[in-house]
Amino acid sequence: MFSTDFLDLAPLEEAGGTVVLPGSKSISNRVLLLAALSGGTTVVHDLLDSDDTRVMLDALRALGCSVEEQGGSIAITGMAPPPSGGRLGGGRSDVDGGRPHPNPPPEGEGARKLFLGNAGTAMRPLTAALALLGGTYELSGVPRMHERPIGDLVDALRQLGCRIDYLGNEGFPPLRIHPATALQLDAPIAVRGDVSSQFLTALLMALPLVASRDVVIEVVGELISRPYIEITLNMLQRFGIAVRREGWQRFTIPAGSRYRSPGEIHVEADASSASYFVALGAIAGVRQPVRIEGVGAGSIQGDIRFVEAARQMGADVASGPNWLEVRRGAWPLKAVDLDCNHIPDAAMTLAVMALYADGPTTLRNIASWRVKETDRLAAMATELRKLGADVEEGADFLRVRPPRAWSAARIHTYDDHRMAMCFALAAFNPAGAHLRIEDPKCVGKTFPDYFEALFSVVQTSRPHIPVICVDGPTASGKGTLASEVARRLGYHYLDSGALYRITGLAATRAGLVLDEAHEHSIAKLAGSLDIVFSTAGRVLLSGQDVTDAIRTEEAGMNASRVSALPAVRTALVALQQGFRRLPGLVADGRDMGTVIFPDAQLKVYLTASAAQRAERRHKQLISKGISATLAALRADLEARDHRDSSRAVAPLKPAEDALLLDNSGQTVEESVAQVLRWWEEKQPFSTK
Ligand SMILES: O=C(O)C1=C[C@@H](OP(=O)(O)O)[C@@H](O)[C@H](O)C1
Ligand SMILES: C=C(OP(=O)(O)O)C(=O)O
Repeated sequence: MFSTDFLDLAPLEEAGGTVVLPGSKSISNRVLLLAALSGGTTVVHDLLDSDDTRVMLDALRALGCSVEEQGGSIAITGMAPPPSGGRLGGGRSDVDGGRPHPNPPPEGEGARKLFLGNAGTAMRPLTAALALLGGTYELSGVPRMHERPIGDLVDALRQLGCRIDYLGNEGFPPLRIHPATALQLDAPIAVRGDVSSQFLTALLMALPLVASRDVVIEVVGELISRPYIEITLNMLQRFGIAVRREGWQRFTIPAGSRYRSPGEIHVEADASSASYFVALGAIAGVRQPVRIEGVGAGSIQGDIRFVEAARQMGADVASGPNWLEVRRGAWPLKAVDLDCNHIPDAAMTLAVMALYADGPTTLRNIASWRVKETDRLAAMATELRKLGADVEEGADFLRVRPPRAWSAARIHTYDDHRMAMCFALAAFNPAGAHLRIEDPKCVGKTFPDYFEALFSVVQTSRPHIPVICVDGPTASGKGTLASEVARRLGYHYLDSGALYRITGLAATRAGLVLDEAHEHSIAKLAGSLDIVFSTAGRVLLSGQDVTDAIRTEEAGMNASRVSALPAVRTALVALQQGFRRLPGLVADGRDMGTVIFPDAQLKVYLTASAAQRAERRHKQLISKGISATLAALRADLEARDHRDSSRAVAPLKPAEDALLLDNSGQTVEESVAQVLRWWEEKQPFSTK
């Protein structure tokens, strides 16, 4: 996941390749709760691992479920039924025993507190289940969760006899749930369906716990987001509950319904997450298709119908039971006018596809967007306008006219995963306008590795991929500076010096003397090195950890020797240039800006006085318990400077267009801030 403050997207050109998508949020959180309510153990395969499922899992653990990892799957052991049913009965005459036992706090203690982040699929269903199960609970979430309505669900539960208080604003979390006194199950339970379908879902999943008789739910008002009710009914079926449905108005949970774990269950990949890659294929699958694995034509998720909308816009989509393959069909895309009530989440992706259409696109019947992770109608309109689109925002619709002239834009994401995910698709704009996605980690709600997945299937020409070079003499602090700049920007990091150190090490281990006579053998070896820079900061050579072996003084000297051999340098050029990958690269070394990446967007030449550098190296060695004298270190440094700057090939010198940074008097943070400032000054959206 990218945890940077922002992620800059270079102009992208094409897409193609395969993505395997993470599990469905809607299915995952339903399965977790149903497994918890079922008793016995349910092994869940391909569960989504994200913020929304994590808050559900944490809540279930707090309620007494056991959650165990089993070879990549999760085993949930549901809350055991109480021995007599008496503890939870609490005066409810019509409730039988044998129901799950949520391990409520002992009498007299405060409420059990559950934090549910911004997960509607946790907050709403847990409210209903806990209100029926007994115990005192406080359910809260992030500030936005406290602005997302829950009043219609609380009203429905209160009709039943549940006791729920609002701890903040009426109609919104946080909530305090008390044990119900007596449940009224004889009259139909009315619930509004026009704000969120999750209220009906919550009742459907909770009421089987108390269905000592037929329990009827009646939906008041037009039910929105209906396909999510189909997911609920499907999951209930898998856990042994056969709900009778009359249209979308009336649902009956048969008397005697009781949860039964299916033992094992697979979560299909998320169809809403698939929408970004379907759109990607439609926009940029020019030479190859984008193949999506994990979800396909047979999906039980309503958002699979995004495929129909994408086809109407021109996407060429082939599908199988568990996969989709998408290519560009019509181009520009065709403008559409669609009712999107059945695909509220995926419809956001259509709004970004509309930027590439041949006319205005209208998305209708999406009022629920206003009460999701943010007011998505307002947010979408604001951010699309930044790119140059002409947008009309209605109470329940959005009309998008594609930009006549695209502008570079910083996209604010409102802590809404879908804003980040769908706006990334604007990076294919024909004007090559740059895009900054703010707070990219918000994708953690449902798809933590979204950007990694995206970068694995998009292509652009090398010169578009940003590179920052940090060159300079030994012990100037290049590595510390460059790796920190890379971390802040979410870019890859190339420690080119390490490549020479590795070559020196490999050659010595192969018994080669590091001199001109062996230049070609060493070069051959250098060209075939199997090197991995692990994200944990380790360096692997043919699978063996050489991080420490290449950091000795001797390895440094050997690196300097092999780096003076022209054939070795040539052999390493392609290898180094191969590190230029999306979203960008920070490379440190001695000839990054002069030879390897002459077209780098920013070149920094880092220096410090020989005295300063010798002092830093001295401290470094002492801290590792290696004894050294300052004078000897300084003499070595100066000898190395001389050798590096006087060698015939790629001598150490600043590139003509490099910015000089003398960090003698600076802290690391100061020099990092300086480089980030220079970088920011080069960005097209720095003044917006
Ligand atoms: O039940 C579900 O899993 C969901 C229902 C939908 O919400 P609404 O019913 O509030 O539209 C959807 O937007 C949400 O992401 C997931
Ligand atoms: C609306 C969404 O989430 P939630 O499940 O929190 O309602 C969403 O994922 O787009």
